[in-house]
Amino acid sequence: MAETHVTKVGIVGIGFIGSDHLHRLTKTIANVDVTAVCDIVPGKAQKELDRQGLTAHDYLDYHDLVNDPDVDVVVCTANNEAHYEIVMAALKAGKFTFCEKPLALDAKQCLDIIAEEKKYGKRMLQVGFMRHYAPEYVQMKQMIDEGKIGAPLMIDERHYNQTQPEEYDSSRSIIETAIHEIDLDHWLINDDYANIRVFSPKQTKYVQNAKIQDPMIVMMETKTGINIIIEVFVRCQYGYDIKCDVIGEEGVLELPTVPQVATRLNAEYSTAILTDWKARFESAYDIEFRDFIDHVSQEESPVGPSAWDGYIAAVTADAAITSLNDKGTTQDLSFPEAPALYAEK
Ligand SMILES: NC(=O)c1ccc[n+]([C@@H]2O[C@H](COP(=O)([O-])OP(=O)(O)OC[C@H]3O[C@@H](n4cnc5c(N)ncnc54)[C@H](O)[C@@H]3O)[C@@H](O)[C@H]2O)c1
Ligand SMILES: O[C@H]1[C@H](O)[C@@H](O)[C@H](O)[C@@H](O)[C@H]1O
Repeated sequence: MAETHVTKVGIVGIGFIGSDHLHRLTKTIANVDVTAVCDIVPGKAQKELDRQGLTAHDYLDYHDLVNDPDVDVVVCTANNEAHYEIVMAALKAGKFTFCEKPLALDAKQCLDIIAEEKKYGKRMLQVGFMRHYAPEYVQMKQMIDEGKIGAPLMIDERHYNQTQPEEYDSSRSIIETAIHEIDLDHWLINDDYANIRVFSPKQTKYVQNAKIQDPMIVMMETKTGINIIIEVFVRCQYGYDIKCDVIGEEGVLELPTVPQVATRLNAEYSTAILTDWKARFESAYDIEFRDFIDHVSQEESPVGPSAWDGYIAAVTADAAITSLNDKGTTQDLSFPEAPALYAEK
């Protein structure tokens, strides 16, 4: 019998999603050994290893992890600010890399990463835009491609978090929250964005500091004139609520939520609303990592969202931040041709 190849993974940043991916890579995805972890906070990664009953080399400095010969593949789940340096180091070390979204803080950093990746003449990196793997979005895209609802005319979306920490500011609402829809929508409807603007409705009383506009409304128009509205509200209080309606000439596609058991009790009928992304997109993360590992374990380039997707999202997000800071003015968008490396196969 042929020997099974085990892919050795190192994870940098053992916070909320790093812990979740650690569990996924050791318990759900086959033929992976998480050989190393790293967190800048001393003891944090080891504590999580202990909690999950795992052993791995625990590094404090990500340079040591990316250069460890016992690490074939780097997974970056550190905070947004650290993505650029960690991804650049991993690429320089010649490692296949998975980076959580956003790829970097802005378009300029994304271009640097692309330049580094291009040196290999093949894709080395995948960005964690996991909604491309969520079965419900995949089905929506297929139905749009098949012309089920005719030409799409509008998209109506909601991205609500129950709450976010006090330091979460407007820029994070765009580059960390709205970035999911910004990345997803042009893929869903096969169109490019022509412009973006960000409106500032009345602030929620749950905003503790002046650094965030919450809620905000992100409006995009595509080249063919499709209008997209994304309500971003990161302290909605009641739950994690993701909505996506695509309105077409013949009908509407509606994103389903994760089914919850309904309760009939005390003259009330109710169903729970999930409170975070872990449960809402669990299957998407699993499928995403299965696909990523399937490819890189064979020394093949990953085929999921690329550094170019990260760049397109960053250009759009940069313009959204400009609009927000400039009283909601419309910011025109234009995108260069994708380099051959990223051209759709
Ligand atoms: N795809 C998704 O749906 C999804 C969901 C959650 C988070 N994320 C992304 O994942 C990233 C992490 O989010 P989180 O909620 O887990 O944050 P977090 O703050 O809980 O975890 C980040 C961890 O990285 C560590 N860290 C920061 N800089 C580091 C460095 N230079 N070297 C080593 N460790 C470092 C921090 O100490 C922390 O433990 C963010 O970029 C976020 O956008 C994506
Ligand atoms: O607003 C949050 C999103 O709803 C999640 O899906 C994650 O991406 C997280 O990082 C964001 O802070």
